[in-house]
Amino acid sequence: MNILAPVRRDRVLTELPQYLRKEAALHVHKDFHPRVTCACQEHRTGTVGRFKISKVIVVGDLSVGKTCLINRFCKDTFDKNYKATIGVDFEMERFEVLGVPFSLQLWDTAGQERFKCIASTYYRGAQAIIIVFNLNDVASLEHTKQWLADALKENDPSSVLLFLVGSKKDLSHLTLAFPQTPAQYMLMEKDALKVAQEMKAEYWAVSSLTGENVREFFFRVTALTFEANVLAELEKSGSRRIGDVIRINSDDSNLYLTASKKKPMCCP
Ligand SMILES: Nc1nc2c(ncn2[C@@H]2O[C@H](COP(=O)(O)OP(=O)(O)OP(=O)(O)O)[C@@H](O)[C@H]2O)c(=O)[nH]1
Ligand SMILES: [Mg+2]
Repeated sequence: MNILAPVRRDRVLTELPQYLRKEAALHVHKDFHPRVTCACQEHRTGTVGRFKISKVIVVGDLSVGKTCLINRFCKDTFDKNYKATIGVDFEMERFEVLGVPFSLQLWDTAGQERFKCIASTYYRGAQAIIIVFNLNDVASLEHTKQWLADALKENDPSSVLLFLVGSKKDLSHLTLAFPQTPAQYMLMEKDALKVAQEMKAEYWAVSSLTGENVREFFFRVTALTFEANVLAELEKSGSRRIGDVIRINSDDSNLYLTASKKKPMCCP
């Protein structure tokens, strides 16, 4: 008996959502890896789609907007009052990707120093790490490297997907109330793109207040995590061939190359 309610219609992904900035994308392919598409069509996704839940951790300085980001996506709410996260919190989100059920566990961690030690005990086993900084606070961008280093101590750097997210994009528009000029914003974004490239992370800029890019960003996280999981499953089950590429956060100009030379419609 299936006790789970059907996946919400707005959580169904039939195509690969695209990156925000080409120069800081995990990969720039238009479609899912052909082997992934094929495995989904043939219901050969192994544990993905059955009981597997992928863990995503969200880290970054206090008050950069981690909780608001998760709440905007999961609950479509926004709270203008700051309530510090104590330790950790998590939300479950269920998706359907290429017809396959896929669940993400989004771990919202505390940025405050005094709770960091509790929060870091939950870093282990992440498939994706989202490092958030405030687009209007250069110090929070500088601190992202330390957040990443701490998160990677508990995870396998070669397989985890990284996302660098600039928050509070709405504050960077030029109005009387806002602190940044467009030139300052562009400078900040330039620095952030550089940091993202150094980390081999995909860069996003979002606003949880307006909702700008929030859904697009989480769909991209979901899709890339799903894709990496299915490729790993195929690898594990031995159905992949030597020469296929599975690391999608590496220098991947040849990604999909081997696959595209194979039969276009389906895999062996
Ligand atoms: N204008 C604007 N304010 C935001 C945005 N996102 C968050 N905020 C505000 O920033 C403050 C902190 O947001 P939180 O989401 O609680 O920050 P956090 O990163 O979870 O903080 P910790 O839990 O202490 O680590 C709150 O007052 C939010 O209303 C945004 O996109 N735009
Ligand atoms: Mg929080």
